[in-house]
Amino acid sequence: MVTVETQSRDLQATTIVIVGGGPGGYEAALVARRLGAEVVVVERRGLGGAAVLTDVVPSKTLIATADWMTIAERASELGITLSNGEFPGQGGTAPLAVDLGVVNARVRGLAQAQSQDIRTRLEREGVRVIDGTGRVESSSRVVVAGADGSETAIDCDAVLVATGATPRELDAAKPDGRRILTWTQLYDLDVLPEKLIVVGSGVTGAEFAGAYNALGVPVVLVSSRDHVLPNEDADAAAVIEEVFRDRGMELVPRSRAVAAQVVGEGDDEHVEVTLADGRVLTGSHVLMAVGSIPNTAGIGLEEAGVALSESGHIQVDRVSRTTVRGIYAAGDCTGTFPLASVAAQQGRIAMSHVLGDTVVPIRLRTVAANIFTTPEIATVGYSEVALQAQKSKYSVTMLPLARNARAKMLGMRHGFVKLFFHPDAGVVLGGVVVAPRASELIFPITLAVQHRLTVDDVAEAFTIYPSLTGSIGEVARMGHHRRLD
Ligand SMILES: Cc1cc2nc3c(=O)[nH]c(=O)nc-3n(C[C@H](O)[C@H](O)[C@H](O)COP(=O)(O)OP(=O)(O)OC[C@H]3O[C@@H](n4cnc5c(N)ncnc54)[C@H](O)[C@@H]3O)c2cc1C
Ligand SMILES: NC(=O)c1ccc[n+]([C@@H]2O[C@H](COP(=O)([O-])OP(=O)(O)OC[C@H]3O[C@@H](n4cnc5c(N)ncnc54)[C@H](O)[C@@H]3O)[C@@H](O)[C@H]2O)c1
Repeated sequence: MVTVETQSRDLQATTIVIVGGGPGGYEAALVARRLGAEVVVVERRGLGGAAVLTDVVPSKTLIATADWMTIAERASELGITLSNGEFPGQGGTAPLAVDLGVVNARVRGLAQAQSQDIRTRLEREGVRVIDGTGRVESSSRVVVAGADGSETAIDCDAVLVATGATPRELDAAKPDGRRILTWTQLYDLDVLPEKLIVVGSGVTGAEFAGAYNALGVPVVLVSSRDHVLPNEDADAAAVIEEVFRDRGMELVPRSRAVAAQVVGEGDDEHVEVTLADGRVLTGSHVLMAVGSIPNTAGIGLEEAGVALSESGHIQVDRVSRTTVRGIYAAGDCTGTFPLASVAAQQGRIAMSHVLGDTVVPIRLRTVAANIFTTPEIATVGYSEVALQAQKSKYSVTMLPLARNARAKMLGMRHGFVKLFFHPDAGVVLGGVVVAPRASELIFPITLAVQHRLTVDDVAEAFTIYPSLTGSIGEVARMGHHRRLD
């Protein structure tokens, strides 16, 4: 039997039901409360969503350990030894080791704590959180199935769908959670894999391949394309590929995995990954990082008239409206730009729109993103591929970090700063930073792109000497001189 609830405690208030408690959902809930709405968040797994429980937070926590391992490898070069005089790290007489059980316990603990913090914050702000699976009947009703089999219908004035996405699986490589894994299952490992095969060299595959390699695991990275990170800045991807090779990673380009299976028994148990050309790779574990599918099936969307794309993503406009009045969508389920920051922004915009606040439609041109490899790749604004595709006039300046005094002091070898700008007006159109902590270094370029500053504006600003951001000033000065040529 379906119990029907009319939600409004304040009969004047608009009631919003948000399905999905990830960044798209919970950020929207906070804005909607501030704008005076009654808000219900329906979440089937845990607040914070995949972002907090399986994707962003756990992967970046794991990568924090990998980063420290990479730094430790440089110790001997900077004159640091163990107290017994031995060198720590790769190539030393006493290589450092990682206890994956401890690492993963920390990862899981941090994710759970963050999820709990978000729940506490939402409840403190007066958001009602319901544990269960939501189904959208219309813009005015969502039905929630509880774990106990109960069904509760919630009447409302508008719905936000922020249901995220799930790892894509290949039929012949079904994850078993033991040796054939999706990234959501990696955090249950207590012991480092003896040899990890990573299938897929997009952002997820590259991040995990790099991290496990730094933790001391032999890694084989299977890439369907010529190079790793095929959708990223080509110079940046080339740096990562070089670093991966230098660190002994085995790269298998132009290869598609068609199957993965566990073979052997006892000590001999391992995985075999079959490639489309018949080659078979062997390892102790395989991580399938072959993309995601949106969580949009079987939750009433099509019946309610919400248009989905062929890939199953919800079609939305720049203020997060779907094709049904009163039903909005945000985040990975829309396929707009699968980043936590974009999901949150889409959710906030949806609430501003439905509740009559000032609305600025989302501007994807200014999105900043970061790939947490070592070194990191941070990008903002137009990419070179996008500028070429739209036949824009643009100039490029690029400066390797190896020339930067601070980088030399820190023992950095790889990385660069690159700016795209309009050759006549000098306006900064985009930028790429490849460096350790590029995620922190990109912000001055983000400000330049957001506020349409010119290379001259950037060049005139003081930078600290010595600093890595000094290279951003320098590459802007190169842009200034390029314009005078
Ligand atoms: C390995 C990995 C690392 C990443 N790292 C980064 C990063 O560093 N930075 C970054 O910006 N982005 C990163 N991303 C992308 C980021 O995780 C997503 O863009 C973000 O999670 C999208 O947020 P969301 O709210 O749309 O969905 P999610 O975070 O997926 O949340 C959706 C929630 O909806 C719930 N749900 C689904 N269906 C229902 C239903 N019917 N009823 C109730 N609840 C439901 C789910 O349980 C889930 O909790 C990463 C992605 C991956 C895979
Ligand atoms: N740091 C971050 O912000 C971060 C981290 C991870 C993911 N993300 C987001 O998630 C999005 C998706 O990234 P992703 O890497 O999970 O997915 P993706 O779809 O971008 O990459 C998957 C890759 O796997 C390849 N592939 C598919 N099937 C294959 C097969 N059978 N054999 C070999 N290769 C195969 C695809 O060609 C593709 O290159 C990114 O665009 C990004 O926005 C962000």
